[in-house]
Amino acid sequence: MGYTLCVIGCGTMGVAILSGVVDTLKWPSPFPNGITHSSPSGVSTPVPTLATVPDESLPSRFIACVSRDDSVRKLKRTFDALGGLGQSIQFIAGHNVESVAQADIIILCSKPHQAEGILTAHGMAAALEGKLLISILAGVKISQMRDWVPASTRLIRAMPNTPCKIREGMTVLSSPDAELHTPVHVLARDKEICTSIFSSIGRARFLDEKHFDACTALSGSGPAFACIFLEAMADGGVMMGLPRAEALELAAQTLQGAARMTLQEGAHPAAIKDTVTTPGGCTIAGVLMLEDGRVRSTVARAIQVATERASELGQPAKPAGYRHHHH
Ligand SMILES: NC(=O)C1=CN([C@@H]2O[C@H](COP(=O)(O)OP(=O)(O)OC[C@H]3O[C@@H](n4cnc5c(N)ncnc54)[C@H](OP(=O)(O)O)[C@@H]3O)[C@@H](O)[C@H]2O)C=CC1
Ligand SMILES: O=C(O)[C@@H]1CCC=N1
Repeated sequence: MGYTLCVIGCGTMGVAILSGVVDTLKWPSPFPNGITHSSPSGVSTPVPTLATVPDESLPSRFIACVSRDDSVRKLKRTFDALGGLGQSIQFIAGHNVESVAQADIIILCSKPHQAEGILTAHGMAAALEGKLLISILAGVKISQMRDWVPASTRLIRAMPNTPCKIREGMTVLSSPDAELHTPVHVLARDKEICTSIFSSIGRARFLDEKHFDACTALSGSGPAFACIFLEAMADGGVMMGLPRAEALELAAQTLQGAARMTLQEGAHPAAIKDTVTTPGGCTIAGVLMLEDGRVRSTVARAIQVATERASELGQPAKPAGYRHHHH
C-alpha cells in the first residue's frame, strides 16, 4: 500500500512540498476549494475527510534528508508547529544513499550546485537504479542530470513554488524530449504520479523543457514579484492612513480575488481592469500613474532578466554575483 517518497534537501522548498503533500493525507481536498460545510456561524470550514480508500498515486511514507544534524532539529520544530504533520516523516542527516535506497520516488530539492555531488556520491547509483527522480533545481537540465545517474533512473523535472506549502502552488513538469535518446523512458505512470503529487498541492501542468527557465522566473520566482506589488499597494494604503495590518489584508485579498477571476472564470485581465475603470473615475487616475511608471514593461523585463539568470544556475563558471551591473 502506498509508496515511499524521499526528499533530498529539505529547506524552503523541501518543507513546502512535504508539508503540502503530508497535509493531503489528512485533507484530501485542498482548502479552501475542497469539501466544505457551513458551521452555525455561516463560516465555511473544511471537513477532515479521512481517506478510507488510500490514493495509490500519493505517497504514504516520507523520508527527508539534509546534511546537518542541526537542520534535523529545526525541521522537527517546523513540522511540530504545523500540527504534528511531522510524525509521518523521518528526518535524516547525512544518509542520502541509505534513504534513497529505501525510497520508490526521490525529489531532489538541494541547491543547484549541490546536485552533482549528491547524485554521484559513493553508492548512490545503486540506490537510484530503476527509480523515478524528480528534480526541482532551477537551471539544471535533464541532459545534465542524465550524466549523474544510472541509465535505469527515470528523470522528471519540476518547477514548483513556495505556495505549495498551503497547497496553492504552481508546478510545471517536464519529461525528457524524445530526441534526447534517453536510455529509459519516463513511464506514463511516472507522469501520473507527478501530476498527482503536485496537483494535490496546487496546480500542475507539463510543458516542454525549453520553457523551464521562463517558468522558473514566472511561477518559481513569481511569489516574490507578486509580493513586491502586494507590499507596495499596502504601503499606498498606509500612506493614506490605513492601519498596516488592514492595508495588507485588503491588498492580499484583492490580488487573490483578481487572480481567481482569471483562473476560475477565464476573465481576461484587461476585461477585469475595464470593468473597474469608471470613466472619469479614480481607477483610471491610478492606472495612468502606473503606466507613467512603466509598470508593465518593468514587470515583464523582470521576468525576462530572471529567465536569463535562471538559465545560468547550475551551470559551470557562472557563480552568484558575477553580474555586477545589469544590461
Ligand atoms: N526557494 C524557492 O522559492 C524555489 C526554489 N527552487 C529550487 O529548489 C531548490 C532548493 O531551494 P531552497 O529550498 O530555497 O533551498 P534551501 O537552501 O532552503 O534548501 C536546501 C536544502 O538542501 C540541504 N542540503 C544541502 N546539501 C545537502 C546534501 N549534501 N545532502 C542532503 N541535503 C543537503 C540543506 O540542508 P543542510 O543545511 O542541512 O545542508 C537544505 O535543507 C533549488 O535548487 C532552487 O533552485 C525551485 C522553485 C522555487
Ligand atoms: O531564486 C532562485 O534561484 C530560486 C528558483 C526559483 C525561485 N527561487
